[in-house]
Amino acid sequence: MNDPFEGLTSQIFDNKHVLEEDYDPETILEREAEIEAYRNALKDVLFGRSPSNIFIYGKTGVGKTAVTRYMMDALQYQVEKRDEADRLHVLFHNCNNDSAYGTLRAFINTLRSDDAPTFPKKGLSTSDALEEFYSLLDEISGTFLLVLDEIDHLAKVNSLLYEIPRARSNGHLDQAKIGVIGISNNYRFRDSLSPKVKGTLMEKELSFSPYDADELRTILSHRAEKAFVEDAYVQSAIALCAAKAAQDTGSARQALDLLSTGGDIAEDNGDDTVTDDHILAAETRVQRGRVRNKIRDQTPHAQLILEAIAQLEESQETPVRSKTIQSTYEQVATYWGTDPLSSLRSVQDHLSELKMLGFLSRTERNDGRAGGAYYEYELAMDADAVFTARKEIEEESTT
Ligand SMILES: Nc1ncnc2c1ncn2[C@@H]1O[C@H](COP(=O)(O)OP(=O)(O)OP(=O)(O)O)[C@@H](O)[C@H]1O
Repeated sequence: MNDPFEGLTSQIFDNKHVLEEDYDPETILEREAEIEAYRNALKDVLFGRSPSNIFIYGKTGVGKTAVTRYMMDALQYQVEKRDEADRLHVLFHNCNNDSAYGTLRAFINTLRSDDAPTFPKKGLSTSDALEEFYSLLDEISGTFLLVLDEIDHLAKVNSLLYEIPRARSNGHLDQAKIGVIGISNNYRFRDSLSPKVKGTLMEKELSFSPYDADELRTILSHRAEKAFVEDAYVQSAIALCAAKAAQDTGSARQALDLLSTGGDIAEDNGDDTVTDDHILAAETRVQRGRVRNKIRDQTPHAQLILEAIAQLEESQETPVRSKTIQSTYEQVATYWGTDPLSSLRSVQDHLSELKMLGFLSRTERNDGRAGGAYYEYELAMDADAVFTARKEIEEESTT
């Protein structure tokens, strides 16, 4: 048999990695004001003073992490150039699903030498972890910046944010200086902190707004030059990605994802140029992927109930009452080889949840004395998207 890959080259991508999530851009574009505010907030580090605590807010994909990494690298570079600045140690941690203890444990393990044992997962308290953490900081000495990404997802965040800023004044730290950089999508995060913490943090706040279409176009154009083979894309395709993402979320991640998926589609079709049509097809593919992920996150029964409503929607039986949904759901569950939930109440609980998550819409009806009040449900998304996603999820689970 001939080698199926023989002679295969990409006519589209020169370096696709440039469009991917883990690529670190060497230049940050369209964030001059934020970089200046960040520089002012960080400058104390260069003068041997204690760093300020800094909180960065902004929606997803607006450059909070990319700008933070860029600023940390630039600061490190300057610190190394200057004699008067203390040595700088930047510690990054993503707080998603983590606790104060887990976060401290991660920092301790990073700071301990390679041959030292790892800090125990269980059996010690957060105070024990803090004590060990402080002693390591003093031993290593210098300035420490703790970058806590998704800080609003950190369990018992108050304990950490209360203790760390007071470490020096309470005599826990003597040699080392420490500052916290918190990153969050949730603008109301500060309101959720205890008054005690708000009083001690004294943080500087930076806010990143969503990108507009012009800003996204600049970011994309710069990346496209590196990512694609010369002349393998038209400028209007870049402008279309920028316009679509600006209209929807203002996220550079979304814009890059559209462009990269458009490139994939062009490549898979054997075309030699990425055009507007590829971007439009990419939009549908990305949206389907999003729906699929959202559905995949639901419990198996919730998924089957959703599929039942999609069937009812397709046969134009919606809006529909929960009793009818239950019997269609029972057929769908049996079809997929699952035992259906037997109580109407459980199905109704799932319906409320699916409504709350935006999968369904619900209308209250009242038949007066004859029937009383009841709810009717219909699908708040495309039925085809639900079928495609469900089929793919079932296929994944059997492979
Ligand atoms: N101004 C910019 N210049 C160049 N690339 C950028 C810029 N802003 C964002 N990006 C790129 O867009 C993607 C998303 O950015 P980033 O991860 O920084 O967003 P974020 O605000 O931290 O999002 P999240 O809250 O979801 O983590 C990354 O690939 C990043 O490199």
